[in-house]
Amino acid sequence: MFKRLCIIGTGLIGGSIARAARAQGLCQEIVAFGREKNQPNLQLAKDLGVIDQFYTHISAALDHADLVIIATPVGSMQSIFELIKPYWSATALYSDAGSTKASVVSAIEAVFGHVPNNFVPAHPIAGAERSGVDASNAELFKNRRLIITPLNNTDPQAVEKLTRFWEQIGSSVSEMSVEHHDTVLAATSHLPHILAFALVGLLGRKDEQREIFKYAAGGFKDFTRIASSDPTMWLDICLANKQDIIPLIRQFKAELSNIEQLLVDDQSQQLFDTFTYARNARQRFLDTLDD
Ligand SMILES: NC(=O)c1ccc[n+]([C@@H]2O[C@H](COP(=O)([O-])OP(=O)(O)OC[C@H]3O[C@@H](n4cnc5c(N)ncnc54)[C@H](O)[C@@H]3O)[C@@H](O)[C@H]2O)c1
Ligand SMILES: O=C(O)C(=O)C[C@]1(C(=O)O)C=C[C@@H](O)C=C1
Repeated sequence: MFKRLCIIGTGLIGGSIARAARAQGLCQEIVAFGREKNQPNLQLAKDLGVIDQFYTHISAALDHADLVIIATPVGSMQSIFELIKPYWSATALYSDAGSTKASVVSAIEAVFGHVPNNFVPAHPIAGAERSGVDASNAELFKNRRLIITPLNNTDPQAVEKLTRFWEQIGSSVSEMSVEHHDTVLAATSHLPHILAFALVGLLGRKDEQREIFKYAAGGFKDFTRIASSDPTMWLDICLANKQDIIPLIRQFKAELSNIEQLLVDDQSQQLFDTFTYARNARQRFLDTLDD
């Protein structure tokens, strides 16, 4: 059990971590750090009982904290590490929830000159298209995955402690390298979000957009739900992981061109085979989820 959990970034993810930790009795006290301009949100978090107290001064927020979790957009992490550095405690456990891992590791390296061994990079593979503390919930991480990307010097005891924390709030924890994490997530999370943003953007610019959205049914909603996600968060993710995302966009364009050509050439059998291959691949993927 932790004495004091400090959340930096009390939005969907930070708020959900706080709620889940409280629900499972994993810490005695939960505090948050936020910027002056974010006071109304912090007050809301307190009123909702998500946190016990909030501070706009980092030293007060970190005082006696033995678990610190950073849940701000990945582009802001370096500025957060700069704020924390003067108060870094060798006995506390530090982690984050950022959707990209190489950028977070580079950010902390840029500030400290190395990655402190009590910082454990982590990423919950759970979320929503909504943001802010009012969208947070204690169940968000139940039966979902959490990836830890330890470095060579990361303290195994810190990894063990963080693993237990996430398991107690319902996640199944896996470990992988920072690079592998970013390559996998580019394919399974970053590219799909870009495709949803691109499709809705394309249709939104069409003259007949009212008609298009009026008659949109389940398929369109399923495919585009994630285009309602926060643009700041996704700008940060895309910039942070562009080296993995750009090759995938190129491969996707080739895939689309292939389908376009099959249509132009009336290649029904090949189109059928293309769709069947994808359908079977998705079924194999669903079967692995049941394992
Ligand atoms: N939303 C998801 O589905 C999801 C899933 C997994 C991981 N993540 C990651 O979790 C992190 C948070 O995402 P979220 O969805 O909770 O976003 P959010 O917008 O709901 O919350 C972010 C919070 O951080 C605060 N913040 C932003 N910049 C700050 C700064 N410089 N200093 C202090 N506070 C700051 C905001 O005011 C807000 O309260 C991101 O790194 C994101 O990549 C998101
Ligand atoms: O379910 C959603 O709305 C999400 O976008 C969640 C999702 C994802 O792509 O799966 C989004 C970003 C994260 O880093 C992790 C999870």
